Amino acid sequence: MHPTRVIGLISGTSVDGIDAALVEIVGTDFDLKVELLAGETYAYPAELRDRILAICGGAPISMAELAEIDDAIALVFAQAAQNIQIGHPPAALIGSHGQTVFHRPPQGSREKKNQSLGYSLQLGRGAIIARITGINTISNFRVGDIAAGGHGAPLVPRIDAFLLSHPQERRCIQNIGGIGNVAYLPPRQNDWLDKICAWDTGPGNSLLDLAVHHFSNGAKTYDENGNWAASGNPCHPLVERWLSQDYFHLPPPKSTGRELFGVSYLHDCLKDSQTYELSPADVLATITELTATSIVHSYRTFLPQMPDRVFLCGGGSRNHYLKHRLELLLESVPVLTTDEVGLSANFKEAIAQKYLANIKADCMIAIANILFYCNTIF
Ligand SMILES: Nc1ncnc2c1ncn2[C@@H]1O[C@H](COP(=O)(O)OP(=O)(O)OP(=O)(O)O)[C@@H](O)[C@H]1O
Ligand SMILES: CC(=O)N[C@H]1[C@@H]2OC[C@@H](O2)[C@@H](O)[C@@H]1O[C@H](C)C(=O)O
Repeated sequence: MHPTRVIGLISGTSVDGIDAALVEIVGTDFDLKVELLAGETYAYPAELRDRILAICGGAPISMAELAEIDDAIALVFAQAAQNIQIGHPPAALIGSHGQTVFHRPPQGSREKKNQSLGYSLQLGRGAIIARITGINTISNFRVGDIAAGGHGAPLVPRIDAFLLSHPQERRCIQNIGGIGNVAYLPPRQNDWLDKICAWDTGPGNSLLDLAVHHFSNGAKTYDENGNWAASGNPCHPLVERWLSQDYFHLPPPKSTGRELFGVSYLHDCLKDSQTYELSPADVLATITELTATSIVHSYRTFLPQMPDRVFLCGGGSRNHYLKHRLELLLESVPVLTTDEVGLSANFKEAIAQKYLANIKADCMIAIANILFYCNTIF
């Protein structure tokens, strides 16, 4: 079977930039093999990033402005695809997640038949990316699941199951982006596929990034390697108080975003921390502890069994202090990164986008002529 060359594009809830992955894939489902030919994060132009963060923070916006920002995002996504191509033969397909600017999980309960549909908006329309790059582009991966009553997130665990499950080991794949999410992968035995579960654990780096921006007066956007937080001490009573928040006790499936763990949540955290007279480093350590504790609390409360090993991915996997806190809280469970099993922790999400493109393409081809959907009018 010949390998297919594909590009995956995503910008996540951290809004730090566009992760682009150029990958060669062979096979399908559990025979999938992936080789990362090139992976890069292209920073957003500062002004565009500020506008996106303002929208994510709930700033009112007209339809005309929305259209303008949609295309501005598509343009930088297309440029990211073009840049990652340099020096390589052309890719056959782009899978583009776009930029989430709003995510509302479904409310109510399916069992009680009072569930309302969720809504999730990703900007950077695929048609523009296709037009600029000349490459078939598939996007809007979340809407189908949401229309069927799902959360539309997390989606990448489906790919984790293909690439990271193990014949004997129970694994948790923990993404720590702006938001954290876990994929629980039981050993590949019997009805293991039915036992896979995944959900958003809560904040990843979103609150930490905002706090670093606040305490550095805008000079820094994140806590490199967790060094700043490591110079402080977590305030455990405060972590306990924050952990009492509803989201952490909601059973899966569940998803969240910057709508909950964003600017106003941080303001509440800062207000609370005044009671304890914490230094900036202590506040950062306490916010980091919330991320670590919420992940471990989520495992202990909702997983059928604790995993044999945890594999971290996403930018937070490079925060040494956070990784260290997770190791301590998880006691005997080893914590590694997905790099250690050959899957780039930085680009796993981008890699997954082109798989999602393939999955969607396969389905669509089966039911209709997909080219019309791709919006690439040759
Ligand atoms: N060297 C590092 N040390 C500490 N933190 C880091 C480092 N590199 C990246 N990060 C953190 O990772 C974040 C970006 O992670 P990532 O790109 O996985 O998030 P995302 O994909 O935008 O989010 P999500 O997965 O929620 O959609 C940065 O905002 C920063 O907080
Ligand atoms: C709506 C949205 O963009 N959600 C993201 C976000 O980032 C992490 C967490 O929240 C996750 O569930 C999801 O993304 C990853 C890429 C996913 O769908 O698997």
